Amino acid sequence: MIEKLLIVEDEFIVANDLTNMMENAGYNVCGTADSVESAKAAIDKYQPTWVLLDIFLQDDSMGTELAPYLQEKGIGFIYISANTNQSILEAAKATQPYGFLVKPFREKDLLIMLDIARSKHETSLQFTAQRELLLQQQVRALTDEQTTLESKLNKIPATFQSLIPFDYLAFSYTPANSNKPESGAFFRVGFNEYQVLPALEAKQLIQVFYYQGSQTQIRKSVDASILNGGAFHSFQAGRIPGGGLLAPYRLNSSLQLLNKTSEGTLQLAFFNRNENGFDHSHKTLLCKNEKFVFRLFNTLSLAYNGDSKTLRRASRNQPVKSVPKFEGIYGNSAALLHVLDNVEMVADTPVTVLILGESGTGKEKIAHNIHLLSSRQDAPFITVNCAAIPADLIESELFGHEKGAFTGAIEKRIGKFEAANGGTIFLDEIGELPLESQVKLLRVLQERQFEHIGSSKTIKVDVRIVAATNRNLEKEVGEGRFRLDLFYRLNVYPINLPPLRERKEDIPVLARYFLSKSAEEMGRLEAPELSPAALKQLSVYNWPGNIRELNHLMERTLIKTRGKIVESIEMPAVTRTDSIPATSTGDNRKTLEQIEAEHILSVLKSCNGKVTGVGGAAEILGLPPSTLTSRMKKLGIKKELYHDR
Ligand SMILES: Nc1ncnc2c1ncn2[C@@H]1O[C@H](COP(=O)(O)OP(=O)(O)OP(=O)(O)O)[C@@H](O)[C@H]1O
Repeated sequence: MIEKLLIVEDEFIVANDLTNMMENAGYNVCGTADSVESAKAAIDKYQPTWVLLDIFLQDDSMGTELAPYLQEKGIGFIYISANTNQSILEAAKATQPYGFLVKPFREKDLLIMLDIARSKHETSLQFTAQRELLLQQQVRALTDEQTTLESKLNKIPATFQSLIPFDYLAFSYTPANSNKPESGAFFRVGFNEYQVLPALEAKQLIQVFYYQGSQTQIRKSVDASILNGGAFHSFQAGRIPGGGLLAPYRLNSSLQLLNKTSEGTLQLAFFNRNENGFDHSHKTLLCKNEKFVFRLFNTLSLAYNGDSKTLRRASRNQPVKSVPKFEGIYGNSAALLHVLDNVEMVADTPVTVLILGESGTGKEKIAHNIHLLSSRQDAPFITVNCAAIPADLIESELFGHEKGAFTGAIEKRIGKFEAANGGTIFLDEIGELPLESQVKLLRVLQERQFEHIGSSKTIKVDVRIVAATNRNLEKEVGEGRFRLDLFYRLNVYPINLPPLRERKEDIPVLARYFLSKSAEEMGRLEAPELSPAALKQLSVYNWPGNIRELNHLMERTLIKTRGKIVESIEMPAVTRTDSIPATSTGDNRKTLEQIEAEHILSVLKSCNGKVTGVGGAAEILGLPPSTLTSRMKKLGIKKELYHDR
């Protein structure tokens, strides 16, 4: 089928060039528009499959304003703009386009992007269908289940979590023959754990976050609205100065639903700690499944007594438990739980996952869990560290070689892709892959086939790909070090792992876990407890080496602690140095890169410039030597800065 494409661009010549380019490539350009209003009219008239969208349009309108309209209609869009202003780029990215091209670009780049956008769109449609089905099945099971009302009620938050990720959910249901709403609220405290909050709290919140407008003004029987980031804060500030009840939950976005039928009125308010917690796909999903959602609350004939449950908090002497369902993952911060929601969602699909995050944040752990939660769990999980293999050996490592294919190939060897057949291949530090190897990898991603070096026989494999990097790949693409087409092939389902300093709530759990793990390894009967002062030390530190650094610090702390309590911790010294190239913010504050550089430098000095091996800086920082050297290079840390001659 020839796909219909609409071009929204206010410069006539550019629109004309784009039209010719796309028509030559076999697309049906159904129209062009130069403003948001004319674009809406064209969308209604032509119902295009794709929209190429400029950001600055006629009449001072912005292409980004069109995004919600397109999302509601399920039309994919790609921004094409000459603007590289960071805040505009960020705002555009937040609208979740299928791609972004900066003018001028090559025709080839646009075609590749559309090709990839198509496969992303298909993936997202599959996800939506999967999520809807899951919701419908869960609602059916809940309404049919012969169990207590309380048990059903407790299952409500988990039922919604897979559809619309939230940290806080409030509901209110008023049967038509009553004017007494039945309300409740749930606050997420663990992966599948929720605290049930008092009905009064839910009632008050619903009153505030009720669909914006009084009940009498609402004509539609189903409606939903989103408040993200700034809009959420100003709405909240106007109605509950200081955040009121919500303040302790540190929420930053909301999605409200109102569903009015002859049987009753249902109001739901979902809240998220993310600034951009909700998008139009969530709203559409909720509205589309409104009957199921309504039925859930209606048939439960709620008799919720509004009691709050006391939170189960891990007491000091309780063994620290990993997050249920996930192997070796500790922590319960909202940021980690959001990551795990994504992992659960994508795990049992064939979709390529790109894990982004600083070194030591747990990327490999997450990749392994994706494998373990997939139907490939019994097949191999093969890790390839793209930074650790010399550039001239990468292809032989990945694809294998025949005997005599090159000097040193004394026997035939299969590569990592073949070894991972049926399972998952984890391409760690993908940002370090040399450009020449990137094109070869692209072919495997597209066709799942390759040849051994020294052979022309094509080998086909069935491998799920998970890649990870601590580099900003978009920047690498911009600077010509990473292929755009490979980036888009890998970036189908990105998962961002936040650094430890942005999820400090995880530190106590992780620290206790590492202490008890090390105690067990060292044959000690009991791990010491962390004093409040020690916990405070851990929480104010910046953790440039993330979880890996915390692990190593806890190992060292255990060795030094004889008693039952760790009173204080010998934290890594962060010394000042003026020799580090400044990437200053322009005021007195240091950038994270400066802090990281200073920290690395101080460790290097403390081990007399030894980078690798026992007692070397890489070991102390808990980083693979290759990662440390690449960080040093990036941060401009030269030998003369840390080595005494
Ligand atoms: N949530 C977690 N709970 C417990 N341990 C964790 C968690 N995340 C990571 N770790 C541990 O922290 C260490 C670093 O994790 P991992 O190797 O997965 O990080 P990474 O981001 O892949 O690092 P790099 O970029 O340097 O390869 C490992 O020992 C891992 O087991």
